[in-house]
Parts: sequence; structure tokens; C-alpha cells
Amino acid sequence: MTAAAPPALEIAGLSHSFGAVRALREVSFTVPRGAFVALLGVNGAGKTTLFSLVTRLYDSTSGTIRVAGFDARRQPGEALARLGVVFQSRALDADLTLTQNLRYHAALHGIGRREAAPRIAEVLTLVSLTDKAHARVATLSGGQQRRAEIARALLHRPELLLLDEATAGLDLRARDEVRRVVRNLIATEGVSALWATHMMEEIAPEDRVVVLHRGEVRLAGRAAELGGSLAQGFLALTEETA
Ligand SMILES: Nc1ncnc2c1ncn2[C@@H]1O[C@H](COP(=O)(O)OP(=O)(O)OP(=O)(O)O)[C@@H](O)[C@H]1O
Repeated sequence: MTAAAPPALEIAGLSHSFGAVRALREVSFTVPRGAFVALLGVNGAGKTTLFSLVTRLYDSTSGTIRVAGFDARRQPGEALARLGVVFQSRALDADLTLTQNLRYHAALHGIGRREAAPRIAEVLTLVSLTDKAHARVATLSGGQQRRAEIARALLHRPELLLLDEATAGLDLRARDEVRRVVRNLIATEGVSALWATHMMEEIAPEDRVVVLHRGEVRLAGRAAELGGSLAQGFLALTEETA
């Protein structure tokens, strides 16, 4: 019998400080394979810092991060190859077409020209943007641009998607489209997602939730099981910050 596959992401005892500011304190949680985990926190909770540690932009003060079983510090190449990242800042060039952008990013991942064309077609289908393949990114709507960023993040077939406030600044319909695309990827492609948000309404009952506040995990579990304590607890934390 083979051992069970490791989780998509395992964070244990993770701490990080910026000088005197303790941005994360002993944070531990897991993103199981094929799961959608919402990382819920008000501004300054530590979400972006956590993502920066997972992507190796910063090195943690203490603790461990494993992506699909690979230690982010000791095996960074293996760990990063399994990550797809959609940060708040845009990675696509607005003056180029979607296909030109995706070709460029495929090349950055070492995906050859012959392999790139069918993979670009595949990721565009996954985010429902096939009809925009040759449109300049600047001409796409906000929601389409966000889905285009997700397509870029999927090119190298990551096992885990990190999404930092992926729906920020979008209207309700565009937000729903982005969420639908990510939830669909989990259902059909077996991708896992860590979805950072400060919006309680982005969480579905079947989601797992990790509530981060002032650098600490305050509450974790399935939204349906946490029920009222999640809504009340998060409201109290929001008021504490205000
Ligand atoms: N480069 C930095 N230098 C100093 N302090 C920082 C730096 N980056 C973040 N911090 C501090 O660390 C804490 C966590 O910030 P972080 O940006 O990770 O939170 P966040 O949950 O992502 O919030 P937001 O949604 O506003 O981005 C905050 O107190 C913030 O002021």
C-alpha cells in the first residue's frame, strides 16, 4: 500500500516579524488536497505576509511550510513549481493580447512552444475566456482580467493556487464569476486553493475557513460546522480593529 499523498499546503508554527511588528505568530493550518480554504482576516491580519512567506519572497523567522510535501526552505524549486499565485498586483501586460501574455509566461516556466499552444487553449477554457484569446488585456473587463491572471497561474499545472483578495474591486457579478471559476477548478482539476479575503460573504458552507487576526489563527474549521460562531467571531474581530 502506498502512503497517502501529503496535503497541498502544511503550515506549522510559522512566525514572522518586521522589526518590532510581529506579523505572524505560531500560525499552523493545512490545506488538504482538492480543498478550498478561505483565509479570512481584516486588513493587517497577516494574510499577505503569509503568502509572501509561502512564495519565498520573505524567509520566516521560525516554523515550516510544506507545499505538496516539499519544504519551502530546503526544497524551494520543488515547492514553487507546485504553486500558482494570483497576487493583488497584476502580472499581465495590458498592451499585449491574452495569448501573447500566456506565451511569455509559459516560456518563463520552461514550457516549449509546441506544448504551450495546447496548454494555453486548455487554461483559457478553464477560466471561460476562449473567446478573448486574441483580445488585448486592456480591453477586458475587471473580472475577465482577474480570470486571465488565474489562467496565467495555471499554466504550469500547479497543485495549489494562492489567491490574495482575488475579487477586490470587482462588482458582484464579476466576483461570482471569479469564485465560480476557482471552485470549478477544484471540482474538475483536483487543484487546491487558499483564498485570502476580508469578506465573510465570500465563504460557502462547505468551505474550510482559517480566521487570521493580528497574526494569529483565531478560529479554524468547516464553515458549516462553525456556523454562527464564525459570523459572530469575525464580526467581533472586525469591531475590535475598527
Ligand atoms: N514590509 C513591511 N514592513 C513592516 N511592516 C509590515 C510590512 N508588511 C506588513 N507589515 C505589517 O505586518 C502586519 C500584517 O500585514 P499584512 O499585509 O500581511 O496583512 P493583510 O492581512 O494582508 O492585510 P491587507 O489586506 O491590508 O494586505 C501589519 O501590521 C502590517 O502593518
